[in-house]
Amino acid sequence: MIIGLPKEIKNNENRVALTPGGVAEFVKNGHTVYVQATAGEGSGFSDAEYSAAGATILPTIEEVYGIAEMIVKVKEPIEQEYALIKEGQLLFTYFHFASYEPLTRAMIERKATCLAYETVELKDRSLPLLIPMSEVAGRMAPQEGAKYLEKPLKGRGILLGGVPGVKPANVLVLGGGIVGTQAAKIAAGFGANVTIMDISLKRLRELDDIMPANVTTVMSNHYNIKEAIKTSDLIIGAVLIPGAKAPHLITRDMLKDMRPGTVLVDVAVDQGGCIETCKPTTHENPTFIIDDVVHYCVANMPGAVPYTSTLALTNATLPYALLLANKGWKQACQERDELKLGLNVVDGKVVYPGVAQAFNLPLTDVAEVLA
Ligand SMILES: NC(=O)C1=CN([C@@H]2O[C@H](COP(=O)(O)OP(=O)(O)OC[C@H]3O[C@@H](n4cnc5c(N)ncnc54)[C@H](O)[C@@H]3O)[C@@H](O)[C@H]2O)C=CC1
Ligand SMILES: CC(=O)C(=O)O
Ligand SMILES: [Mg+2]
Repeated sequence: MIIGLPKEIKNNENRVALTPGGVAEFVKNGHTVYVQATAGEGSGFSDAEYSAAGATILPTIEEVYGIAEMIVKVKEPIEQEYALIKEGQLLFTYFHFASYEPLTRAMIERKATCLAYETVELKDRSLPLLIPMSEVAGRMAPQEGAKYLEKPLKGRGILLGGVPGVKPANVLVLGGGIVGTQAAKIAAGFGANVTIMDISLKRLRELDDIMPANVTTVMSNHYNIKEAIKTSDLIIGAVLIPGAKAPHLITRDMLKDMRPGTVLVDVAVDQGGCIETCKPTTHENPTFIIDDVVHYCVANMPGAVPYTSTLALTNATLPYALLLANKGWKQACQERDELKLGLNVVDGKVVYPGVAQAFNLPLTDVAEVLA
C-alpha cells in the first residue's frame, strides 16, 4: 500500500503520526511511505531520519495526498485539507465528527473512508487509540489549570497545593475515566483538595481504592455539581460518551454560582465540551473569560508536548496502521471488531450511529459496507 504522512497544520500541532521507526516497519512489510518535508520536525525527527528509514520525502502536502492510498495523521483534516482528499482514500486519524458538522459533511462530499482513532473500541469498552492522548491531556489539565489560576493570567490567584498554614485549592474533576483519573492524580500530587465525579458507581469504587487521601469521589448529578462549583477553584471537564456529543453538565447560568477567577479546563471540548460556554481554543490563544470565569478549551492539548505525545500515540496506533496496510481496511475491519468500530464514514456514507444522530444524517449499516 502507498502510505502518506502529511505535516499537521492545526494551530501549534507539533505531533506527527509516524516516527522514523514506524516508517521502517511499513517498509519492512513491503509498503511505500511518502513523508511531507519537515513533518516530524516538531517532534524532533528530521527528514534525513525518515529517508534513512526508507521513506520518500515530498515537498508539499498536495503531493502527499495526491499519491497516498492511506493517509495517517494525528488531528482531523482542517478546511484547507478537505479539497486534497480523494474519493475512496483511507484516512486514519482523530476526527471527533460529532462535534463539527462541516467536517462530517466535507468527508461525505469527498467520498472518503474515515477510520477514527477515538472510536476504535475493544470488547471491554476501552478506547486503545484515545487512551494515550487522554493520559497526556489528563496529566496536563492541572498543570494548565494551575498556570491560569495565577492572578496575572486572570485566575483567582491561588496556589493548588497551598502552603503550611494555608488551605490548598479545590479541584473538581467531572468524569473519572482516563483523563479524569490522570487529572485527579496529578492535582492530588500538587497537594490540592480534589473531588472526582462520575455516573458510574463501579468506577467511583475503583477510584476510591486507588486514589490518595486528598481525593474524594462523589456521584455525578446536577445537584452535586451545582453545589461543588460554588467552592471549586479549578474545574476539569473529562466526560465522554464515545463518538457522541458531550453532555453539558455545567450550563451558562451556572457560571454566576462560581467565584471570580475560577478556572475551567474543558478537556472534553473535542467532543463539543461538557461546559456549555466552552468553545474550542488554540495553544496560541488558549483562554477566554465569561462572567469572570477563565475558560481553557484547547482541543489538541497533547500537541504542546510532542516529544511525549508522538511516541505515546504511535506506540498505540502503529500496530493498527500496519494491519490496515497489510490487509486492506475492509479485511482488517472484518477480522478485528475494534477497528470496525473505528469506521465513521465509508466512501462518503456515515456508518457510526453517534455521528448520524448528531447531525440527523442517514445511517448506513456497517455490515453493508463490509460485505
Ligand atoms: N482536548 C484534548 O486535547 C483532548 C481531549 N480528550 C477528550 O477528553 C474526553 C475524555 O476522554 P477519556 O477520559 O479518555 O474518556 P473515558 O471514556 O475514559 O472517560 C469518560 C468518563 O466520563 C464518565 N461520564 C459520562 N457521563 C458522565 C456524567 N454525566 N458525569 C460524570 N461522568 C460522566 C464515564 O462514566 C467515564 O468514566 C474525550 O472527549 C476525549 O476525546 C482526550 C485527549 C486530548
Ligand atoms: C484526542 C485528541 O483530540 C488529541 O489528542 O488531540
Ligand atoms: Mg482533541
